[in-house]
Amino acid sequence: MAPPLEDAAPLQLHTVEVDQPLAAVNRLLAGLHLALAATAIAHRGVHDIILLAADLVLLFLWLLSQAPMLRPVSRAAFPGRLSRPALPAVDVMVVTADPDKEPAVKVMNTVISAMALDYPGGRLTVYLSDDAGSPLTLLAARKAYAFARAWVPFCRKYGVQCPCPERFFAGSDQLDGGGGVDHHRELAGDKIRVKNMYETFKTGIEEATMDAALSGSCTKAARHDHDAHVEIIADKQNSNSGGDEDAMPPLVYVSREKRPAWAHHFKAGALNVLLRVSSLMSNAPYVLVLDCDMYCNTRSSAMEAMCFHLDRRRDDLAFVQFPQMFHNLSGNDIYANELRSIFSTRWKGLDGLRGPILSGTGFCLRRDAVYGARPASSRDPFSSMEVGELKTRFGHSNAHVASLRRTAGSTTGVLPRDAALVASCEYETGTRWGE
Ligand SMILES: O=c1ccn([C@@H]2O[C@H](COP(=O)(O)OP(=O)(O)O[C@H]3O[C@H](CO)[C@@H](O)[C@H](O)[C@H]3O)[C@@H](O)[C@H]2O)c(=O)[nH]1
Ligand SMILES: [Mn+2]
Repeated sequence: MAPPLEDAAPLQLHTVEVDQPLAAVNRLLAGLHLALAATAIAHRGVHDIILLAADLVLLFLWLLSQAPMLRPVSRAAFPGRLSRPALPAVDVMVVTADPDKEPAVKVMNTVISAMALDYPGGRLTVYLSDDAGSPLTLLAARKAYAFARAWVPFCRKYGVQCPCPERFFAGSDQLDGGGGVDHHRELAGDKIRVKNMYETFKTGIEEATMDAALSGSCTKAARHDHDAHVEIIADKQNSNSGGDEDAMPPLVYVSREKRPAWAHHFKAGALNVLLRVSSLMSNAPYVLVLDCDMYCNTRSSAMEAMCFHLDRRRDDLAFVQFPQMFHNLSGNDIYANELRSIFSTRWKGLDGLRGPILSGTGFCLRRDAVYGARPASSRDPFSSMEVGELKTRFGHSNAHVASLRRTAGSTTGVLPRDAALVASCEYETGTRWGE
């Protein structure tokens, strides 16, 4: 007899399967390689002991490199099985550093795609770190927020898959046309309207890029010598306190303080500042990191990451790493820029062992893991620690220390008092931050 519904095991949020055909091919190739290498070494004999030693060392290194080839796995996530009201908050962190090499339209496509993720609006906040402190990037961020006010509802209404507007308008996303002729007509009209808004947004940014006053103020020297600037770009009445599914995710622009005499630690330094600034506002327990030249391929990415993080069968998962894909590569690419051997072969194999390493972008991390909590610690790992000890580890911002003891906060339109403090050059000095 089938068990009553309330006793049934909860539906699995994700599954994992060994990719048997790939494993078989890899094992066959490894066997062949080993046999050929052994034959070659045996054929050469022990005439030259140094050559033999070199061959054996190389063979040993090759053997080590085979581990990720033996058990490649594939994973599937089922975001539809998640309970939306129970989803924890997510902070998306986008980092940019150079307004010349990283064009504002591309950076803003990353920002807008993060804002359009399929996630309850009240539990998603997007942070943009601008290491150059460029007025152009700040202006572009404000324009991106204004465009997102049309783009995000459009994506939600028609179930858009690709959240990146540039690729959406260039691609063939299947939209939910609904049943009726009227709905189809409405969709077609809305698509043209939003596309026109996107073109206007792009033209606006391109014109700003030409504006000598804007780009002229961001000299090479100024990029390495500027105050911290944090700005919350959000609707006035829109407070991100968790309840509202349809709310627009706020966008927070962060340019940390930079001085020539202080090491800024590049992207890692920028992410450290974003962790602290976000802790004063949304303080989401999960953090999704994107380089400014990346975007999520599907709007369900954050939900898919949650299928792994919310799996109660394990409590030692620190991060979910998404593979990278590259568009617009030359058809004659001879340098393997697609990185297929890494993401399609080796990382699937590492996943079958103990999991791939962090690639630096496209990962969803547990905030307390990066703060140094033990894997199986309680949901509130810092509650038993003295305030003095917390300050030694995390610095002297009371608001940041308080954030360690509560899981999520809220983003109002008001800038927290410590925002500039935690984004300052010397904040980590004398602390054990990062140990
Ligand atoms: O001082 C800095 C330097 C870089 N960045 C940002 O960090 C990201 C990565 O920098 P990038 O120069 O694009 O590095 P890549 O050569 O692309 O190498 C990357 O390769 C991986 C992805 O392909 C990333 O995840 C790694 O972190 C990174 O080193 C970009 O968004 C930059 O804007 C900063 O915020 N501050
Ligand atoms: Mn890059």
